[in-house]
Amino acid sequence: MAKVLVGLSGGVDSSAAAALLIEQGHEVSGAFMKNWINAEGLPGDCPWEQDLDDALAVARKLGIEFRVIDLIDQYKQRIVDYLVEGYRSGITPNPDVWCNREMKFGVFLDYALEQGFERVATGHYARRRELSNGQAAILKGADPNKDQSYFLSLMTQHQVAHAMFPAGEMLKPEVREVARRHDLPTAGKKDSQGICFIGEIKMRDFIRHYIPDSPGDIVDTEGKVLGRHDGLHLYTLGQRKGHGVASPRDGMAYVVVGKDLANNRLILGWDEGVTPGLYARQAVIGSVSTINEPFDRAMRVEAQPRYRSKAEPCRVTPLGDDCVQIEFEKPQRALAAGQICAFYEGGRLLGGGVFEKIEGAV
Ligand SMILES: Nc1ncnc2c1ncn2[C@@H]1O[C@H](COP(=O)(O)OP(=O)(O)OP(=O)(O)O)[C@@H](O)[C@H]1O
Repeated sequence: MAKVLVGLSGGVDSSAAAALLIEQGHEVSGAFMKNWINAEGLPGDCPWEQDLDDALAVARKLGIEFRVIDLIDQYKQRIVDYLVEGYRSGITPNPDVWCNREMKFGVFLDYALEQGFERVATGHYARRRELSNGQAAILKGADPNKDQSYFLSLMTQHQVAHAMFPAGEMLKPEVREVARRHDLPTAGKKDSQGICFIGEIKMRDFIRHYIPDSPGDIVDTEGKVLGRHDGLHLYTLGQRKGHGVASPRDGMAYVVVGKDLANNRLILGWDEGVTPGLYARQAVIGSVSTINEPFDRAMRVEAQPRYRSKAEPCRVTPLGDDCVQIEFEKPQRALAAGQICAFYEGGRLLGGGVFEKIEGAV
């Protein structure tokens, strides 16, 4: 049995995770991380105070010790600055993945170990297993609709070794049932939306708070002007909604297929395979980290370029220390610099990295 610090977000998954750990006989404490306060006058509703109340109520109901940990400065340095810098430079950052590596299993895990805890638990839908060589591995969550292993793809062996994901062994309805069985006040709470810690604030409003609009033309792939945009940083490759250009073709939408940074032009094309720039087969992935064995030779694995996409077969070839080239068997839609690529072998998460260069456009 272990001494465990569980991250209580005020949501149902982490509440149930805490209850499960107690049932399993672990010595459990709960902690709410204060990572973000709506102190900068951001527009939108940031319900962190409600979440903190809910986390406290859950801890009381379960009869466990509860702490509030102020990580606002680290969050600003490690996540907000990365996010703003990423958007400023025109890439598509993924704060949720970095949050797990830098905050929950970074600063928060360090704190927990210092305080004498052996493990940090979260409500993530992923499964942790011990391998025969003594290492810890991550498998996809038992609920295929809820699997969150993609968000854990930049975790290191040290981090996984000290992690626990009790909710990941169950289907979502079973997790709610655990919360109900323990009469937890979060049992019926709806799932949170929006990015990690920024709560319900819309990403667009968040970005606008830091980066001024920079309007320019929207053009098609031939250069014909279709409309105006508010700033290239507000758009992502493959984006279908929000660019404001209606399609004159029945059943065929305009999507973002490129950004002409030099001329501040947003390029739209048809959402189909033949549109230049929309589909690509190869990419260079940087900042690669692996959980178990390194990518030290060419190998066949599956790569998942986005949270809600499928892991697709590809070949990985090492290029340097933390850099690999990948070649998908089939061209993939809207690969974008900054996005996270998670690597799998069957149901096991191998690691992840950041799309740096997209090549082999078709
Ligand atoms: N502010 C926080 N304080 C402590 N732990 C947190 C906090 N935010 C998230 N976590 C932990 O990280 C896990 C995943 O976070 P995410 O924001 O994806 O929540 P979720 O999947 O909606 O889960 P939940 O229902 O527990 O909120 C949570 O289950 C929780 O254990």
